[in-house]
Amino acid sequence: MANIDFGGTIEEVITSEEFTLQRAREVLENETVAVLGYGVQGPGQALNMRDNGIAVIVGQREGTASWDKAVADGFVPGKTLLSIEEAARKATVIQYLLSDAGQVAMWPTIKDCLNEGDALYFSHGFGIVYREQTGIVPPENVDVILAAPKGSGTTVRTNFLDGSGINSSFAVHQDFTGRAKDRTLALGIAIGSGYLFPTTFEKEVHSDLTGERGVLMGCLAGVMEAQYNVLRKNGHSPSEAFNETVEELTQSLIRLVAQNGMDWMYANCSTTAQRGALDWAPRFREAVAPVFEQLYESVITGEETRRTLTCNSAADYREKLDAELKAIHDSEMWRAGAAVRALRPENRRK
Ligand SMILES: NC(=O)c1ccc[n+]([C@@H]2O[C@H](COP(=O)([O-])OP(=O)(O)OC[C@H]3O[C@@H](n4cnc5c(N)ncnc54)[C@H](O)[C@@H]3O)[C@@H](O)[C@H]2O)c1
Ligand SMILES: CC(C)(O)[C@@H](O)C(=O)O
Ligand SMILES: [Mg+2]
Ligand SMILES: [Mg+2]
Repeated sequence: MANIDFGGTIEEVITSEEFTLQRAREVLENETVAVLGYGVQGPGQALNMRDNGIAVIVGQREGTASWDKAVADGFVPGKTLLSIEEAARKATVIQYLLSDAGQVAMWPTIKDCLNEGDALYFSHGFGIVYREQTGIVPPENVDVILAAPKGSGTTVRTNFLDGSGINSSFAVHQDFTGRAKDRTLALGIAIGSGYLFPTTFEKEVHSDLTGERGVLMGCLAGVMEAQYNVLRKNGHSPSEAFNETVEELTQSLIRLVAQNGMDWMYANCSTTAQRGALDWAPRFREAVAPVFEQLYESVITGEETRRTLTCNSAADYREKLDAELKAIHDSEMWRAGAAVRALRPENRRK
């Protein structure tokens, strides 16, 4: 454990130097880790663990695109790629990485596959915390643990391949074996975390649902669209509106924020931009603060999880979701974006 000063609050984190990959391998030496679900997190975590020398099998529905992807990634049907139930039966650690709605649908089957001393691992607090909606109540004779990468499964893999990592939170909900924390940290390191920070299942799900609906995805998409629309309404070309809203952010300014913080980004812009942005930031903060309050409330009351389960459990959820994403893809703004991206020198050369 390293004690780190996060802006004046001392918090503990575990880095891959402190809990080494060697130690993770020792902790997991006699375990069979089954990754159930090969959607977005499944491949990232399974492939990183396999490359890190952990015995990994995958459980996935046959005849799906995800099954084919697992085969293409080198998992062998009948050996390291099995049905969800078979993989769960073989496992001593079940990484429950079906979609959150899929976890609810498969729970009666998975529950029957748990043996005394197994570990049930989640990358989200959803199933356990909102148990009144999900029905996921594990038996008392298993460990219930969490490692939640704070990024897309796609980045879990690409960061691992380029030698960096993803920060993950970790938590123990139930420690039956007395080894739950060691197992959690070992899995957290084995999936490619740069460092792990402690949380609880409650705090994880409340912050994660807020973050993705807020700044990380929902708010980001909403504010970009609002600014783009104002520029277009006032006669700016699609190319100018897109550059001034998205391309400059992703190609220049957010990189400066990532590198060295917000003041560094400000410091690398004109004094004209600095003055204006410093004046407008509080106005935006005050304008959106009530929306964030509503969002957090909606998370806490279970409204967000209820809606997620209702929508994502419907037989036609995939078609409906695809149609919503296609509408974004086909909008003027994001068609302009495709043209702008194609004009990047590195893409022009292709
Ligand atoms: N997507 C991410 O990058 C990310 C990041 C952090 C945490 N998480 C969490 O990790 C878990 C997995 O998320 P994901 O985005 O990888 O999932 P996903 O939506 O990609 O789905 C994963 C798999 O679930 C299977 N599935 C869905 N419904 C099923 C059902 N009824 N029966 C059997 N299989 C079914 C699908 O075939 C798919 O392969 C979730 O708890 C999620 O909240 C995801
Ligand atoms: C990648 C995210 C948004 O951080 C994750 O929370 C998810 O649900 O996909
Ligand atoms: Mg999430
Ligand atoms: Mg998240």
